[in-house]
Amino acid sequence: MEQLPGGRRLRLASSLGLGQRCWEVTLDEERGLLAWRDPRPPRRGADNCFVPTSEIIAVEETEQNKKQRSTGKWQKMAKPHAFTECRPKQLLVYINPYGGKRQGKRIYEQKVAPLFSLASISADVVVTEHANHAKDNLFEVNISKYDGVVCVGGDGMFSEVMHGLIGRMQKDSGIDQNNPKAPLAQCNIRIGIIPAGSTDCVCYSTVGISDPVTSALHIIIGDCQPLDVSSVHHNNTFLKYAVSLLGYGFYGDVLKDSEKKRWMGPMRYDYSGFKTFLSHHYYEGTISFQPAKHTLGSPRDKDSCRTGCCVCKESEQQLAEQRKKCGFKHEEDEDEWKVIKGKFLAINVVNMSCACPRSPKGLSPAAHLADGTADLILVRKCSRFDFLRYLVRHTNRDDQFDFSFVDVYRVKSFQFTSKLSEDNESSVTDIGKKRFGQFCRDHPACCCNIANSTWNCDGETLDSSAIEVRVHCQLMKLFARGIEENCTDEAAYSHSSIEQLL
Ligand SMILES: Nc1ncnc2c1ncn2[C@@H]1O[C@H](COP(=O)(O)OP(=O)(O)OP(=O)(O)O)[C@@H](O)[C@H]1O
Ligand SMILES: CCCCCCCCCCCCC/C=C/[C@@H](O)[C@H](CO)NC(=O)CCCCC
Ligand SMILES: [Ca+2]
Repeated sequence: MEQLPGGRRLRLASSLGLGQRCWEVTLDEERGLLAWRDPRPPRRGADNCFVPTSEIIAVEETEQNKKQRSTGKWQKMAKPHAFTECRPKQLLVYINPYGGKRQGKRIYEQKVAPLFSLASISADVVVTEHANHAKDNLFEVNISKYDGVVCVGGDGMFSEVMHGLIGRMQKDSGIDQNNPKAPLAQCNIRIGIIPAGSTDCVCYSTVGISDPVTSALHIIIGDCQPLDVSSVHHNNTFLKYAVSLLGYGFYGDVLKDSEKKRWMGPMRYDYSGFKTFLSHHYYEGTISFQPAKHTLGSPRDKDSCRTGCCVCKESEQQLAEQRKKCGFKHEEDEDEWKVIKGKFLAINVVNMSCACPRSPKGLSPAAHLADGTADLILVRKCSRFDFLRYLVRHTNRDDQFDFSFVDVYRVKSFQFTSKLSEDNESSVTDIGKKRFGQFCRDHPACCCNIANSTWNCDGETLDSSAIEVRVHCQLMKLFARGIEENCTDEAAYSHSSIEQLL
């Protein structure tokens, strides 16, 4: 035991042989750090490493020849979860064997299961047999048995698990999801995402990398990242929840076309993206939204949402105060609505940055994970060349909002009606208009567009073009901690697909 300068703190010190080198190891209980360093006089760039004890996943004794010893002075930890209280012990795992490059099962078995077993976590594993298997199953299982749910797959698989958990929570609390104004019950069981999909936007935007081992470690350590969720309704009917992108126009059309090309795997988005870009359709409609007033941030901020984000913390406090004051009742009904009519190439509503390997800073780089707001991005009708300039800025550091045809707003609720459905409502028998709509759909080179687009809701197509959206602050939680400050974007940019193309 060693006395530190200042005489107050005590720490345990020992030496550890690692390979040919002998390291000095210290356990600083007060700061919660296990540190090891080369005891020889310090050289430039000498290794000096530490790990917070809260992030140690397992302790085992091995001999120098790496064989495990079952008896002796040191024993395997009696309480493997002794480091922190918030670590999961029992998990429910859903694997989509067909997501992305169809590697989900292999990724889980080879990279994740061994780490869970090392950390003494038991897992009940369900390999899904059809779409909605995981979602339906979550309404039936004894959920109280588990400390978390893990999905192995892409954004679509995450969405299924999220719908299962949030839906189950509302059902158990007697809340009607069809009521767009109903305050929803928070979902406290955390979801872990092992990325094995085509875009993996939710994982990338909440962890900073799309890597199964990193995600498995966040689950084991028991990290917790609250997440905003938007509810989407049409005529008092619940349609979907969204956490990443709700996109009409460009991203809706890319998705619709890409669904026919699922056999292409992740490449389908490049194919359909290019095809949709060439078609250059714009859509007319009316947007109404309530600007977010409670939050400190703005979509044009230079700083992004990072681990321990103070903008999100502030929103959490406001949420708690609001709940104290008026229970679960929403206050925003009295707030003003802003209305915009126009012709748009893309209408994107994003709850988070939507960063992914294709776009390392995402659709809205300053969006926050848990501030109770979404960023509404309006890309008005412009030339093909200008739209290309806009898209290319998603892949580099230039500001994608610095265009005269792009507007961005931070909102807490949003509504959209297409011109076509407005016109149809006022004159349902106007067959000429419907015919013209058909004509233009059949001639993609014709940019004057009368037909509707469809909404892309976290990678799934919605049936209705008229929607009503409301952001629910921190409705759910992930096994993640947000993107860490010292995570440089350099690696991500050097891998961005567009940079390889140019
Ligand atoms: N066994 C299964 N057979 C067919 N479809 C499935 C099965 N399990 C899940 N699904 C569905 O597959 C859809 C896509 O899966 P997933 O999100 O994992 O991959 P992806 O679409 O390639 O990736 P991303 O969503 O990141 O673009 C999900 O919406 C899910 O509902
Ligand atoms: C000419 C070169 C221009 C290159 C432009 C690249 C811009 C990439 C932006 C990517 C934004 C992804 C937003 C995430 C959406 C997910 O919820 C959804 C489900 O996984 N993915 C898609 O809809 C898949 C959407 C894929 C779009 C390409
Ligand atoms: Ca948000």
